[in-house]
Amino acid sequence: MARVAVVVVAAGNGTRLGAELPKAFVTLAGSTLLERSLHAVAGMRERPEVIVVAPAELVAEARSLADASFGAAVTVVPGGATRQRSVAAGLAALSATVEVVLVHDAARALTPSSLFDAVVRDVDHHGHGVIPGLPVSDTIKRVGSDGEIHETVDRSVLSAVQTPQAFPRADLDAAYAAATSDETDDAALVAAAGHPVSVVPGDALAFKITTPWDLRRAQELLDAPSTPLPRIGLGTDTHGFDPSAELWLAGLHWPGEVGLAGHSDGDAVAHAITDALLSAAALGDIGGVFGTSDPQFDGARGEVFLSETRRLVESAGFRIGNVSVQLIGNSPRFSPRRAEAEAVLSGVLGAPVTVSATTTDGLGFTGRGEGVTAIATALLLQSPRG
Ligand SMILES: Nc1ccn([C@@H]2O[C@H](COP(=O)(O)OP(=O)(O)OP(=O)(O)O)[C@@H](O)[C@H]2O)c(=O)n1
Ligand SMILES: C[C@](O)(CO)[C@H](O)COP(=O)(O)O
Repeated sequence: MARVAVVVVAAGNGTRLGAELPKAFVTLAGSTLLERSLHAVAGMRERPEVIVVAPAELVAEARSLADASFGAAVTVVPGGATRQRSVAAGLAALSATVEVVLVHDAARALTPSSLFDAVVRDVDHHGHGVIPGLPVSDTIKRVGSDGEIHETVDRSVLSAVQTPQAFPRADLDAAYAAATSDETDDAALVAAAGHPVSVVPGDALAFKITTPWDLRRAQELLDAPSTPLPRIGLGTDTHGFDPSAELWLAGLHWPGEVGLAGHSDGDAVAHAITDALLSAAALGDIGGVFGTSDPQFDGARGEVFLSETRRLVESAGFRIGNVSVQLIGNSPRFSPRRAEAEAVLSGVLGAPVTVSATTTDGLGFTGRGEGVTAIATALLLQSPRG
């Protein structure tokens, strides 16, 4: 038998929405508001007892929707003329084992399961009622009957309160037994009965669908393509100096400087960027893609690796957001040609590339002038689907 119960109030007319059906039975992207609310309840960590309060004429319809949405026996009872009376009808149907009660508006149909879990955790932690709320972002005025402004309310002490509201059952039962007024939320009754209630962080998705504009906002949220997260990659490369070689680094030729050893031209900056891009796209690494002894890349310039890597990344459905790379080594003196290097690399990749350089203050092999290391990060974005 359940410790926690959720009373889903769905018996309102939805006058402000102006739909032909009572609001909880209005369909949003293929599911009714009631079904969507029950799906969120079904995702709770702690399986609750569920009581649905529906319009008397739709109790059978509600039971059918609830059984399909929640996948277990749901108690459905007829509601009353006000929200408070509907909640009271739901409380009367609770099992004896229930210790914590959440009261939730079916009208808050996009509320995520995580908020239900959060208020259960918080009511257990506090030992008293908790209600989710969001800061007020508009300026709030107290106005008279003809609209004259009496006061600008200090919104820093206000909270826009949502549901699910969670209470120890004893507090909620006592508050409803002692009710002498009709309140718009359960916290008001519980507080009026002398029981503490705390506001805890709410969720923007738990907004109440009240007007046609709210329904449109909910529809657009469900229609909006989920923006895939960007992808980041990391790459490093190290090359020892080879006095017999010409120096090519960061896509530039460095006449008169000591070159770098390697199967290719040894451009550690270009190679680190290549690995960062390949890892961000989950395409492996420079050795796996280009090999370490393929004759076609013998002495190949960094630009060859970078332009081919760009093609592979774009073929995989990404576009390059930006790249950042740092060269670690005593030579060459990089700063005079930083802008030139960034322009060349950005041109090859078609995206911003920033290059910095540093030394290890004489420590390690780079500090002893034996070679250089480059470390690169890359950010990839999903290409818009054409
Ligand atoms: N007599 C009522 C009134 C409201 N509710 C429920 O309480 C929640 C919040 O109420 P509200 O958004 O005001 O819904 P309605 O009363 O239907 O809307 P309106 O005020 O526009 O008629 C809703 O899930 C609604 O179904 C209820 O169960 N019984
Ligand atoms: C319970 C509630 O959703 C908390 O904000 C709100 O009070 C319900 O008000 P309504 O007028 O019944 O929609």
